[in-house]
Amino acid sequence: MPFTLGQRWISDTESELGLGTVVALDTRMVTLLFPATGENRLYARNDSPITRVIFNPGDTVTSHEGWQLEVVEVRNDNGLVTYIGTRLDTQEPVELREVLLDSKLVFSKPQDRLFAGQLDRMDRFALRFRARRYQSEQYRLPISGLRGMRTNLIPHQLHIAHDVGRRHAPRVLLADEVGLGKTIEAGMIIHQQLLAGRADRVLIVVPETLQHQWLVEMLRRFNLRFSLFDDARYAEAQHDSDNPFDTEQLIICSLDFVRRNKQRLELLADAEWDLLVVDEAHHLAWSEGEPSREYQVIEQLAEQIPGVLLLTATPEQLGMESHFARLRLLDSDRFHDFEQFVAEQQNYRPVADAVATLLEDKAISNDEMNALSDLIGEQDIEPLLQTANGKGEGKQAAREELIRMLMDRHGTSRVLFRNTRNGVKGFPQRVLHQIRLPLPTQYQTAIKVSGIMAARKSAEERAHDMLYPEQIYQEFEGDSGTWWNFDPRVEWLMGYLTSNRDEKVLVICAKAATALQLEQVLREREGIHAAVFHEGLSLIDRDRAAAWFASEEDGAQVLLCSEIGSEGRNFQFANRLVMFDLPFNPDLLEQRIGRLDRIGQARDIEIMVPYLEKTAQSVLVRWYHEGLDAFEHTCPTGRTVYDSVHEQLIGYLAAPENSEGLDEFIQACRKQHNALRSQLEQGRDRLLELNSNGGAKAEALADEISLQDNHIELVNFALNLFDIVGINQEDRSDNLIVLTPSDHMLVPDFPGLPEEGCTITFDRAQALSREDAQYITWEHPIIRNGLDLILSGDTGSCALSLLKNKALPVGTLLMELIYVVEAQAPKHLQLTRFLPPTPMRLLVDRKGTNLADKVEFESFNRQLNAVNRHNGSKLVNAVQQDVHAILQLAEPQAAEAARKLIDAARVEADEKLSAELERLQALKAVNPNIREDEIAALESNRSEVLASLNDAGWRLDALRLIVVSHQ
Ligand SMILES: Nc1ncnc2c1ncn2[C@@H]1O[C@H](COP(=O)(O)OP(=O)(O)OP(=O)(O)O)[C@@H](O)[C@H]1O
Repeated sequence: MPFTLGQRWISDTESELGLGTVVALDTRMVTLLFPATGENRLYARNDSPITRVIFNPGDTVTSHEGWQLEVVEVRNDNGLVTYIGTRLDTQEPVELREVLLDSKLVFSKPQDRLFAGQLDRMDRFALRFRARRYQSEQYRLPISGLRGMRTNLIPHQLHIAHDVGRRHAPRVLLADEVGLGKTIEAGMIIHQQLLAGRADRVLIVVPETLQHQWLVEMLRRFNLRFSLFDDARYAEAQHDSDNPFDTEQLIICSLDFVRRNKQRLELLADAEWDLLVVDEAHHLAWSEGEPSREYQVIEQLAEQIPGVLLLTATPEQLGMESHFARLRLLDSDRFHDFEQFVAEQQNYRPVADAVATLLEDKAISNDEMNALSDLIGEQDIEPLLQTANGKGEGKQAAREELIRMLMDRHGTSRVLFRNTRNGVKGFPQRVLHQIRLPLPTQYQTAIKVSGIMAARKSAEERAHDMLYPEQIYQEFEGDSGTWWNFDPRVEWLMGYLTSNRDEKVLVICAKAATALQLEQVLREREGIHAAVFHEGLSLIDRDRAAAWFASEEDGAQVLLCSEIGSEGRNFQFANRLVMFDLPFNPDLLEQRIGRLDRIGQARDIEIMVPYLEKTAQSVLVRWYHEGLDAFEHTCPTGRTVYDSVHEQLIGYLAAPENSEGLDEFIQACRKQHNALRSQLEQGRDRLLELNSNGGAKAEALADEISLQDNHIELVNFALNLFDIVGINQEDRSDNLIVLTPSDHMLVPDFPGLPEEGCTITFDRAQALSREDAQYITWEHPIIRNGLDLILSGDTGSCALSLLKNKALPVGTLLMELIYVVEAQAPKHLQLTRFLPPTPMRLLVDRKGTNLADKVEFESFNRQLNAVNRHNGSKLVNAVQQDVHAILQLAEPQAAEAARKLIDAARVEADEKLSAELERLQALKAVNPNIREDEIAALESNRSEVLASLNDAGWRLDALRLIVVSHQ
């Protein structure tokens, strides 16, 4: 090789050294100094793994002083090169001797890397192309964001998540019945919003007792790492930022934490969240002129934060007004008049009837057509009706379109989702066991005396007292009173527990004191160890108690819970519930049963109610069971009946010994319950149900996602990726693989892979049963980080292969060129919906003919052989001119293909976004649920998207030079 002092060369094997300079020569050896790292290397003059670096006209080079020069001419003086051209910063003509080139040179363009001899292994080139292809496919899939969670594919949940997760700043109330998976739905919505870039900052506000459960669910089911903010964490974060909430993107905190401190609330409201999630939103009480503090703080946040999800299974627990007020938090334009809201609720029947007609596979009568036209008044639906009534292909689609129009235009369907067990199916039975027990004389006396003493108390106060005779007794007896010694419920409970030793039993009572006293009695008298769970315990102790109860080995047989303590918790591994007393409110009763009656419950639920005769509890048990059927079925009418018979009910509870008219009262309640229920079933609930569970479409969605599970292309890709990143893989039985970092990792810390390694599976069922295994999908951080790692760097961007094919002359050259068409735009525009970075593959010969359509990538790749780097560099040098020529011939072809792609994306974006906008504007005329800001956002989104697509461009992302040989 002709070496001259001052020439620039690069090492083929250690490209990280940067650009080297020839600093010494003798007859056999040459010394290169690499100024960027200060290292010297000695090479043999003939046959060393180094490549001469000479740039070409059109390239931009950087001087050691940092300024850049666009090369116009290259002059060679006795083996030393000078670059002549224009300085980019000053536009002055300049000359730059190669010795003065910046030594930190990185070759990022694939063609530069090729000429610098930086050849990648063939499998890396293939991985890069596949990564590009998969990434662009993933962006286009409508189910993106819904595949990666470790959950069963339950259609009604997927339907809600799919609908809400894709909205701009969704503001909805998720009100599925207890235990149907609202937390999971919220998680899926958050996941989609984050993945699509619609949200970056998410705040979750929950009751203190549920903080850890949420933290764990978000991590184990969605790989979302939230930070829990309590007083201590807040104080710590104050050191790091003026606004401590700016220190994390995903935060969980308790409602109490938010409520307690005004200044903190201000900071929280200022922290620019995209999405607020409030669990157990029935705690937000509101009444005219007297909103609760809890309601006010959430209102303050909801005014600032664009997206809001409220979750509650019992939206009417605190009455219709509070329910209305929560809807108003979501959309104050729509929900401004309570009276009107109540009236509307009663008028959903015609809408529900119309939807039901469309769902049935029968002809639509003239009357029904007229009714439909009235309901969708502002738009000509005649053609749709004709198709819906015909026999042709579009019939089903037309019916679905009409249903969508109805749902969109009427009711609360865009803001409120509620699935019920009736609609979801597959839930076990609930069976009530009433255990009637005699009222002990001690209680009789205490109740009598208290009746005399409480003459001045209101009936309501007396009724509340009467619910808990043990407390009345205890008050009279003071600390020496030991009600548990004679209360027959205690004796019964001990008998029940000892005769069901192998069963986990959840015992709920209203007061923490009762739970604590029962714990002591069970332990001391029968040696039964029970975990206790109540609001007086620290959070850690509560979680510990729940974990002890859940543990299969050595776990507690019993969990003794107070009312509020168990809200939102998951105890579906148990199927026996003892209600030591009954709550005063039908929704609280539902919350209690909901601890066991949840997704995942495999057995029928045994509800045991031991009660004392002639007490308020004996009245309540009849009222709930005979009047409302609230034990064995969920009771949607509970709150309304309760509000209308409140006075009478209080009367019976306050004086349980007086049962005159009780039978008739209970019968009247049952009548009211039946009438209301059928009204709801035909009207509001049916409409909500139809909207919320998604029907056949939701099932199709679940099927589509499950087809992607265990996707063979994903498995192959992932294993290849791990190989190339340098992650050790060890197969275990049962579809499990153990990954550990190796000593030769592509990057020292691969994001998502713990230092000690991790176990993974591609199998959803396995992931659900083995919580310790990571569930790998296209959406898992390991895969997403892996794609980013490959595509954001040079890995695989330049390769050389041999094609052994005697049918072609030796030395035939082909170039496989991977261009990427892409648009730069802020993430929130979600341009990737229309134009994700899209690879275009060209396979070009010397004449410029593109053979890509005839020669498919994978089969071609299998025919190719590797070349070692050193020989490769020599080969590249020999054909440099040809390579330049082929690139020039390919360029206009790539440009034309890219333009076509961009034009198609622009047309698609314009059509879709204009249609969305028109639909929303049409809806606004009839359905005040549509908010003005939603329309404004869509409008500006459309114009920004189109502008960004206009600026889209393309570039060469990777190339492979292919040389034909016969050996
Ligand atoms: N798709 C699913 N796959 C697996 N488990 C699920 C799924 N959906 C829900 N679950 C489980 O069912 C239980 C109930 O779900 P979740 O806590 O989300 O219900 P919820 O509606 O929020 O209940 P509550 O009204 O009590 O707050 C939880 O244990 C949850 O992990």
